[in-house]
Amino acid sequence: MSKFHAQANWDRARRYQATIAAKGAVITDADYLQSAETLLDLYGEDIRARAFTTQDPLRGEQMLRPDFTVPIVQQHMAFGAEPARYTYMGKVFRKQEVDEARPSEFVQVGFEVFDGSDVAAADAEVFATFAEILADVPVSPVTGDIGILRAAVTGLKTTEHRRAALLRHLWRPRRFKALLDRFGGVTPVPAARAALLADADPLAKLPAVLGLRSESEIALRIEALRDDAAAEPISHMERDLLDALLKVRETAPNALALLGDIAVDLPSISTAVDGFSARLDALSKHGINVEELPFEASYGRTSMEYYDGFVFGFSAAPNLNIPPVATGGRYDALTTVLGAGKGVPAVGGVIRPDLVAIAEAVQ
Ligand SMILES: N[C@@H](Cc1c[nH]c[nH+]1)C(=O)O
Repeated sequence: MSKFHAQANWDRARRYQATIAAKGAVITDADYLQSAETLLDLYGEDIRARAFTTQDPLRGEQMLRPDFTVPIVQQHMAFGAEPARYTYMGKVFRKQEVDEARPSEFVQVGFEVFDGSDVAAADAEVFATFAEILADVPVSPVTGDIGILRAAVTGLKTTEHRRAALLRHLWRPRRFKALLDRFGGVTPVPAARAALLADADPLAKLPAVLGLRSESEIALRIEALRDDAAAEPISHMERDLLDALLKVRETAPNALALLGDIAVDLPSISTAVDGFSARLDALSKHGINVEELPFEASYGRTSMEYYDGFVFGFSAAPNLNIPPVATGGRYDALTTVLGAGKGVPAVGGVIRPDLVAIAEAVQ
């Protein structure tokens, strides 16, 4: 990046941060080097593969921060008091494997809100802050809610093992669908596995050295697979409901109506749908035109795996082929993990000045 661009980028970043700070956020920072051993798994598969890691003789495996949210949650849970609002600005680092044009290090300006007094209001506050910064930029918002998806899976009438597997794969839509088809009996158990499970003594047939798994681990796994093979398939009705839910892609009020209908047959999502409704009210109070606001139930299923509620993004025209210029979401459970069991409702987002500049240039 040329020096001119770099300077313009940082100027822009400072302006955005000033807007966020004016809303009462305290300026904070995070170290470049973070412990990969304790933190990397919290991001999920995509970032785990894309973090730059290195070895420190004293501190063990380190990584260049792939984002700020995780280190800031860690700081807040160790030292902060609620409620708290933070803003930060700096580079994050992620390997690029697909598109050479995308940088492996880029500036983010972020806003994180740790405040459980009114989660709908906090969601709306964060979204509205980025909407305000982007008011004159040609981008369109999209919203979603990972909490509704999680509640749907958690409510399925099936084994704990299957619900856990589906939740783990929520982030990989294709694998999720394949699992759901298998658990629904739509796709048969692979022939080799069926034969293995039918065998009275499957361990006797396996080669002695099977990589890293011990014999007892393999025995346990086979038992789990046998239990699974014996479980009732997930019903057609539940799979249809889940399909219908994942397809919801409407303006927010229409999405709310559809989700309300689905909740009649899938009551486990009711509380989350009520939360969605409360959020729309809170967004309205912040001057957001919710009548036109897009909601996609599947939105956010490929990004940071710590999201568990509201998710949002602001995207430039598709022909620009750039990632969303701003993204964010709620990550309540992450605070519990990093707070040694004591969590606090939290939501936040980031904006990338380099991408806003690209989006603006086409105006
Ligand atoms: N850290 C996220 C954005 C975010 C901030 N707060 C919540 N989400 C990212 O880099 O994509």
